[in-house]
Amino acid sequence: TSLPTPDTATVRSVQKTAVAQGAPGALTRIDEGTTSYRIVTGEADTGNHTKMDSGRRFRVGSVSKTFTAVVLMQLAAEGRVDLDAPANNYLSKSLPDDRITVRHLLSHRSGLYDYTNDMFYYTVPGFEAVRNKVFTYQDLIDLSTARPLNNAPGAAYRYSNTNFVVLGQLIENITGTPMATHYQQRIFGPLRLRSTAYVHPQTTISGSFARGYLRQDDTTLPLVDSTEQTVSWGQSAGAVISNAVDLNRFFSSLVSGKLLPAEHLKQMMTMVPVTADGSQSYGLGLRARKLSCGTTVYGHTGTVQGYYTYAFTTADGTRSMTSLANTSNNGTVNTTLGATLEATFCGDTST
Ligand SMILES: CC1(C)S[C@@H]2[C@H](NC(=O)CCCC[C@H](NC(=O)C[NH3+])C(=O)[O-])C(=O)N2[C@H]1C(=O)[O-]
Repeated sequence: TSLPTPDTATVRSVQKTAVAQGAPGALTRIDEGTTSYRIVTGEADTGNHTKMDSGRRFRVGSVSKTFTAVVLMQLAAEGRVDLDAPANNYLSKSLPDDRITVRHLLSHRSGLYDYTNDMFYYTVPGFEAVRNKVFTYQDLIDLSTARPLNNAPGAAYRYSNTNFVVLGQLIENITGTPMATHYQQRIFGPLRLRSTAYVHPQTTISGSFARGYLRQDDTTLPLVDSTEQTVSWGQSAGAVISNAVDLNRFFSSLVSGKLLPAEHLKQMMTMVPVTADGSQSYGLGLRARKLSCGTTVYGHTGTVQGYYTYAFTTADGTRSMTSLANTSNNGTVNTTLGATLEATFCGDTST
């Protein structure tokens, strides 16, 4: 089914609004076959006033969860993990409830508390306390299990970073291979995602990248440059670095069957509504959004200190979009940036 032409004028005005609301810069790249649209606004680096450009790398935050889910689903397809088995079957230190299955982790239905709620309660002090820290998966899981479960396993959807930290530990336990190797050998290499990397716990971003700027809780204070950090608080839940063209190729390749057998892709894309109006849903490490024009797009969002990301594709992968704003702790900017989805996939709806 042919989509309306992307409304790049609206993408540009959305980005200008995001900049007016406090983002130093923004970029959007849309890929459709051999056609690409690149829209940029503002600055990649406010120190030397370097202009944003659409090729710049950035921290993708929870878009990392889809990469981790793909590795897990490939292991399931290889018969090395049973999605409906207790996660404890695959862990050296047990989670507090044997009823938590691997599928519960992938779909945020485990009930495991999200330790980042406490870690980042005070935004900049929380960030400064961990930006150079290196955690083990178990350190983070222990922070979570110090709190009671949010819900009985399977009883409710409740987004939690802990789920994908447990999955990273589980994958390394089963295979004896680090996540970095799985990402590279199973995804980055085969898809030629040359600007995508998992360099945890290195704090720097190589090549051409956008600097990230964290807004303080006291919004009258200046932005904090949050570019350099280990993202060890996130790891398999949030530490991938990429760029727009690579994320577009990743999501397009995923939904068009290049990474998983049909049955496993189908399970990943089987969605459960997570908003009352049903416009947003979650599958296995994958989000879906039903847009005003009736088109449903699949991908993930990301929030990591200094970076907001939207990375989505159509059900058949023919059109993909990634947008970035290089600030965070600014919900207004995050919501504004989300309007690039409607402009990209529904076109000009002003008439
Ligand atoms: C569900 C989300 C939004 S949060 C989750 C994950 N990001 C984090 O857990 C980091 C949260 C703190 C980030 C920080 N905020 C504060 O410190 C607030 N006190 C900021 O804005 O930079 C990610 O990425 N996911 C997003 C997702 O999946 O879209």
